[in-house]
Amino acid sequence: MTYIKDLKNFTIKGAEKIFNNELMKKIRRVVKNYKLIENGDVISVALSGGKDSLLTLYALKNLQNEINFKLNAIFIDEGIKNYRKNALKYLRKHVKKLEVELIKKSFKEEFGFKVDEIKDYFDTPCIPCGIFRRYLLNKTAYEVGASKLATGHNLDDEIQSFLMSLVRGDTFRFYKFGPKLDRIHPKLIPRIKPLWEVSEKEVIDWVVKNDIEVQMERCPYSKYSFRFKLMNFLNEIEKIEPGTKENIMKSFKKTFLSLKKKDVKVVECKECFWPSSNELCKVCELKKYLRNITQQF
Ligand SMILES: Nc1ncnc2c1ncn2[C@@H]1O[C@H](COP(=O)(O)OP(=O)(O)OP(=O)(O)O)[C@@H](O)[C@H]1O
Repeated sequence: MTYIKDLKNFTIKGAEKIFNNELMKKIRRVVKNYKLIENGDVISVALSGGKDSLLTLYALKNLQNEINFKLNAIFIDEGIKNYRKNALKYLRKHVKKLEVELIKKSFKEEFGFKVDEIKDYFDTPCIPCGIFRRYLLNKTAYEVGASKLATGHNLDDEIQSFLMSLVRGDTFRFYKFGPKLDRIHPKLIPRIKPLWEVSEKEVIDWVVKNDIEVQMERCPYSKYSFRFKLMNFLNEIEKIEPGTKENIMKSFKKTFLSLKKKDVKVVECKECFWPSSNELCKVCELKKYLRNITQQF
């Protein structure tokens, strides 16, 4: 009996190892092919507490054996009840184990409100949440001297974003796709996506096979987003026509990714002086809107 049990454990352990090696190979390939990380870089990982950004952190820690770069992690608490606080519980253990510095920021401290407090003034909470979070991630990465900001966006996320822009006719956004966004302003930290070719399913497999303790529940507001509907739609199609997601990505790579990036106009916001595509950035625009409507903030 003991022998069979040992053999079973051995097989599972062996399978895990093969899976982890293949996954790392995939991530390494994207990092190398698209020159996401180079010697001397300082990389901040945008660590949400979810599985994707956690895998990103583990993978980059591993890559430090091959490339000479510094690593830290930035966590933003948007102020969503019972959500990010739970995530932080898990994260603390992981960053301690990996010996990575964790920089914590919150909407409340930075902007004076939680998402929960302002959500009713918008069509969906995801609008202010995304705009303020992206701003704070970039600002924090800049302040800690990061040369790049790594996010946990995976293959599924990228396909969803691509289709969202396509459906909305928002072709201007196409320049934002791809595994790396170049520096287009000194205060805009280039973003990289090491999981660009890793599917959502592979990330879930990584969590399960390695017994990773991580927050698996989705944001309670995500069900209101267009992305969520598109995700379910794509998953349904994938069930009927396996390989659909891979094919969308292939088409995307062959067409849009090879297009010459359009010159994007970036100026400094007249109020906060952070990069913006308009005279007034989205963050200042929303703050103004909130001030007018609530007489606060
Ligand atoms: N609160 C946050 N703090 C730091 N980074 C964040 C935060 N929310 C999102 N991000 C970054 O943006 C990426 C995409 O955001 P998304 O909303 O899909 O993440 P998530 O589903 O909460 O978690 P994950 O993608 O890590 O599983 C994340 O992988 C992460 O890198």
